[in-house]
Amino acid sequence: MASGFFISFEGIDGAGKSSHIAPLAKALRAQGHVVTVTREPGGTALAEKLRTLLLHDEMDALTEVLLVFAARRDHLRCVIEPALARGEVVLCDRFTDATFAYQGAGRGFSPTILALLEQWVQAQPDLPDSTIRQPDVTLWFDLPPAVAAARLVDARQPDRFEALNQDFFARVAQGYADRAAQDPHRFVRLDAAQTPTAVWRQLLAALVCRGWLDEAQP
Ligand SMILES: Nc1ncnc2c1ncn2[C@@H]1O[C@H](COP(=O)(O)OP(=O)(O)O)[C@@H](O)[C@H]1O
Ligand SMILES: Cc1cn([C@H]2C[C@H](O)[C@@H](COP(=O)(O)OP(=O)(O)O)O2)c(=O)[nH]c1=O
Repeated sequence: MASGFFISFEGIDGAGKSSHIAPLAKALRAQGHVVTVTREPGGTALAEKLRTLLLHDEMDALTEVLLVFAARRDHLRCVIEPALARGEVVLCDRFTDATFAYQGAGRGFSPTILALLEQWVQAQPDLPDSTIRQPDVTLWFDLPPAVAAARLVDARQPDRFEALNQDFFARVAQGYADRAAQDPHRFVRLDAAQTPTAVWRQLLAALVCRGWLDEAQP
């Protein structure tokens, strides 16, 4: 059985993450991997309830942070860790980098407290001392906020985050850039301003060079 790996998809709203998850799952399955596709906030019955609250109910930044990490804890315990233990590939639409970008950089919430919660919630007794569960690779769809906003105009009804202004998304984009600079081996920056086909090629190249996919792809 192939050993499991964990890939997260990150970027501001409208960067093109969701459009690439199903095609990547299909490509991986075609090459024999068992794939779990999931998302944050969400991924379990409890975490999906918290997602609905987070996306639609007004609350302060601390409440938002606590709900996001509560959802993550349940998701890790019930879905992500069991799938990795079975040797599956986990594709997750957002993970903790989104919390540093949205609640940290976007809302101005303390990165020190976020880092503490990250250590606490993602602690892994099975991993070596002080190692926490993180994605093996984070595909970062990097796109200027103005381009993302233009893409979303006709695409869907905005949720509580998508309705925020360009200044907020400029801070979130910077938050992702800072997080990527802190962990350059985990982050793969994709130029998400390119055509969908060109973005897909960048994404495939990142997996092929890690030996997770064979070269031959449609
Ligand atoms: N490379 C691209 N160029 C132009 N439009 C795109 C591209 N990637 C995605 N889109 C469109 O932009 C919108 C947002 O894409 P989506 O995948 O839902 O983004 P996200 O999941 O990051 O919010 C959708 O209408 C999608 O069809
Ligand atoms: C995971 C996570 C998401 N979010 C926000 C970012 C998004 O605006 C929203 C939902 O993410 P997403 O699933 O990308 O929304 P959609 O399906 O509409 O594309 O939640 C946070 O603020 N913090 C987090 O930790």
